[in-house]
Amino acid sequence: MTIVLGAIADDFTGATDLANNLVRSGMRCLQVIGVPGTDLDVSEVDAVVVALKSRSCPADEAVADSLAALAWLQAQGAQQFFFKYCSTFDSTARGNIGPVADALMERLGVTQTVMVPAFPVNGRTVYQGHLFVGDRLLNDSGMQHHPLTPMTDADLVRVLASQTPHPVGLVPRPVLDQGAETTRQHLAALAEQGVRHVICDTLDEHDLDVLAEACEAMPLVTGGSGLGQALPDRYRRLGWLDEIAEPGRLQPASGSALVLSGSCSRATLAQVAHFLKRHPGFSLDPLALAESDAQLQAALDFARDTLKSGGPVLVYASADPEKVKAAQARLGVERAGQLVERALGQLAATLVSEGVGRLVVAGGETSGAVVSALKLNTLRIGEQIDPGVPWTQAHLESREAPLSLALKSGNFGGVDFFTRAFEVLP
Ligand SMILES: Nc1ncnc2c1ncn2[C@@H]1O[C@H](COP(=O)(O)OP(=O)(O)OP(=O)(O)O)[C@@H](O)[C@H]1O
Ligand SMILES: O=C(O)[C@@H](O)C(=O)CO
Repeated sequence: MTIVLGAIADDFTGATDLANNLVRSGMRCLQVIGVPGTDLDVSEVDAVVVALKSRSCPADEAVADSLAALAWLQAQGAQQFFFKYCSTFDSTARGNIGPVADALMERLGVTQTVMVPAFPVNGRTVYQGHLFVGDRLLNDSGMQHHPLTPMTDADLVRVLASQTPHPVGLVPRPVLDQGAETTRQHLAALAEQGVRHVICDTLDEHDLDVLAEACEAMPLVTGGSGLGQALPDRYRRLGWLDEIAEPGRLQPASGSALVLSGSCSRATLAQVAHFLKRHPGFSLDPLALAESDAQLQAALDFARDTLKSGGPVLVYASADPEKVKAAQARLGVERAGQLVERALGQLAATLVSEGVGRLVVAGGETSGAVVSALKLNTLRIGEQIDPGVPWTQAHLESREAPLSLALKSGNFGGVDFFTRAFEVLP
């Protein structure tokens, strides 16, 4: 058995988001953490999403990790490859979207790919190459304050052009409006001009369907999880998939309930405030973490004590842009982030070993740190809590029952996400 789709995601919440949409569109999908060994059995799945932590690391590391993931997915016989990045096109000054896309294209020997970050159900749309979050341009959406990948330009053609030596083109909405064949012709005309990367306007699900059809023959597609919603139907029409798979059911959850948040996005800040009105929480400060381990120990004591009642309890470093900037000015951007990620990872490892069995993590980098600290290998996808965020389950050597885990992208989820997540968990 070979897989149909092999995906490489540049962070862990993004990987879960894509896997969730593939499952909800009827594919059997497994999420793996990092590049797996040769012994992983994928005979029961149609798609594998390899979760990397390659969004904000140096570009050459991101390229090396992505190529390793590609080689593994090629060995599983994938018929199409998907490079998943954020629906808000999160990039550092050097990439990593451009360098990784270039490297994957070169390795696959392809001369063109599409760039489809939109996720309309979560308000991410693209028009005239400009990315909107709800009714705001990207650079006015809160993403301009992101601690690691501040997005200060909504013009994706311009953003991508600064990350690749190759020309960047656009599929504008009027072309999409005329259907998949016209879109394919437009892409072919751009290819003749040497345009390798094509940013695609997308306003709604219908546009995603047109794009999925227009790029069905492309070995590599790139984008957000919205495109993942549309691809499985194409695969069924092409005869690559036989049927609509029912999403698998997770085992009943057990253990106490913990939320760890390192996301400083607007949505997360509102979710933290909402949670704290109802349940206990402990705030971490990178400046204190830099001084000694005293605050980490205090957080651990607090969590242990409050978890006696089963939780939920929240430990968070989430802070408003002024506080984040102040910490970064003192510690440097990288160190501030690392201190928080290390602390939340250590808390997760300790508290899960002591009985936490239901864990929500907010933030992609944060999720990467927590999942790595827990040494998880694979995640099974379960019930969706909010668009883009499902419950997942993972097996740990130290626990008989599986760990129920939700990895929430920074800007996803309703204001009551941290409390409702536990209510919808079977
Ligand atoms: N108070 C703080 N000061 C400085 N940095 C912080 C603070 N709190 C969290 N961070 C760092 O900010 C970064 C937030 O990134 P993360 O990817 O976890 O969240 P996000 O970007 O909102 O989520 P996503 O990538 O899913 O959209 C992390 O590296 C985290 O350690
Ligand atoms: O696409 C998104 O917005 C999310 O899946 C994500 O990548 C957040 O890190």
